[in-house]
Amino acid sequence: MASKDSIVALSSGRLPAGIAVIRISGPQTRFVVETIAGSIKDRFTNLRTIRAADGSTIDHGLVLFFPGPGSFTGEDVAEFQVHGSRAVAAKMLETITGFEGVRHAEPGEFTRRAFLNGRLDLVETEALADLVNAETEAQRRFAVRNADGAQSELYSGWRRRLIHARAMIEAEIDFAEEEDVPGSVSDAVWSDVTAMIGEIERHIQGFKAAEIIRDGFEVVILGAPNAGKSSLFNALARREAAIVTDEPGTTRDLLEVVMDLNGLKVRLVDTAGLRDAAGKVESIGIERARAKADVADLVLLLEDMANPSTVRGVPAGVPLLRIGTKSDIADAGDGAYDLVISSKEGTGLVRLLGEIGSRAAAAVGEAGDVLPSRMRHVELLQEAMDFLRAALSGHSQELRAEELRLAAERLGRIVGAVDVEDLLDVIFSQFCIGK
Ligand SMILES: Nc1nc2c(ncn2[C@@H]2O[C@H](COP(=O)(O)OP(=O)(O)OP(=O)(O)O)[C@@H](O)[C@H]2O)c(=O)[nH]1
Ligand SMILES: [K+]
Ligand SMILES: [Mg+2]
Repeated sequence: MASKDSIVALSSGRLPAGIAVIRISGPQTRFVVETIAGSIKDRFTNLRTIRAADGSTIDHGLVLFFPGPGSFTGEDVAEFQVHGSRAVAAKMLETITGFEGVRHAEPGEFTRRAFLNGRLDLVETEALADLVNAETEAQRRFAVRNADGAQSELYSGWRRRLIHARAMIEAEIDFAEEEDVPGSVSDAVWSDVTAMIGEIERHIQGFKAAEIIRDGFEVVILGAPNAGKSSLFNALARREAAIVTDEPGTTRDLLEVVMDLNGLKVRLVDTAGLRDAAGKVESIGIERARAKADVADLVLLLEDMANPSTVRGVPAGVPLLRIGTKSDIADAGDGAYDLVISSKEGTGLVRLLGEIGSRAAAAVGEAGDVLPSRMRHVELLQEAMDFLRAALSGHSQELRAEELRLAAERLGRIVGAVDVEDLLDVIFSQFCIGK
């Protein structure tokens, strides 16, 4: 699919910077490059004087030219590496958009062209958005594997198996009109479909891990007022993120800090102390604390060892670490704690971070696991599974074959092998301009 327009954008980050990268894609690319930078060697780094429309020098810089279709977008693409001032970048963009048929790119438009030209499938496109936005090592590893096609290959593999299964069933339907055939072919097909349902089910279960990689492992600090929650929160955040006083009921709202623990995103949440007799504002805070703890990946339940008191409303079914606090002024006595700490003196904090880190690592599973990275994938996988189940329990071979076709179609929608026009705007809006 050839675009008429050529597009240009600043593809590097905030200016000023050492270098700015300006990228152009489309049919006018070669003409623009040769007009403003002279002749260049394809796929080589060319040091050139870059000139404005009036022939004056804009800057000296590097020019790279990638002829289509073997480029990122599948079209002719060029990149200019110039000095990273706002004035140089502005003059470059002004000069290039001054050419007929060249305009500023929309967000994600380079990647959109790459998709439309078959350079990337939809899942790889989503993974590329994740890679551009990756903040932690785990996010980077996860995104780069999928951008390389690991996830797409899984879905395409299932889809190929279903297309084969359907062909076998349809062949058997045609064959059966002539004579009675033993059901051995279809037995093999249906046992493979059964196996595939199990594989898809296990894959869907990995969505939770993918969410934790992307959104972070959520750790909620819970306990009675004055248990030392905010003091621990600040100690782990390494800054005075929450107010600490000796007054019970100091914290009323949820507070959050994001940490990077061994390459994993961890969100730590401080909450209002749980107690029954609380004022209006504090009661709302306590409600929020409980609701947050209900969906936590881990709850740290703090108890002041100098003033132990049990709290009500600790969620059941959420992994819990019982932590005795203020070990500098009290000892554990007969309290059943998993860990004992003093935020004041910093004791026990390294062990606590180690414990959180290993639980977060366990929650995201093995580094090599291929996981569904979007709710969109899970929904289509679930629909595919519904069709597979219906096919397994169906009676008419024709209907069962049709259900296999529908299941394969759902898998095709995930990677964009079948009509997905309605999805494109949503997916490409995740990108910034210049990507
Ligand atoms: N000695 C000692 N005092 C501590 C320690 N941690 C907290 N405190 C004190 O305990 C009091 C309450 O601490 P906070 O961190 O505000 O407790 P909290 O659980 O956040 O309290 P609320 O927000 O009111 O629920 C403050 O006076 C802190 O200085 C500790 O490790 N050792
Ligand atoms: K307090
Ligand atoms: Mg507090």
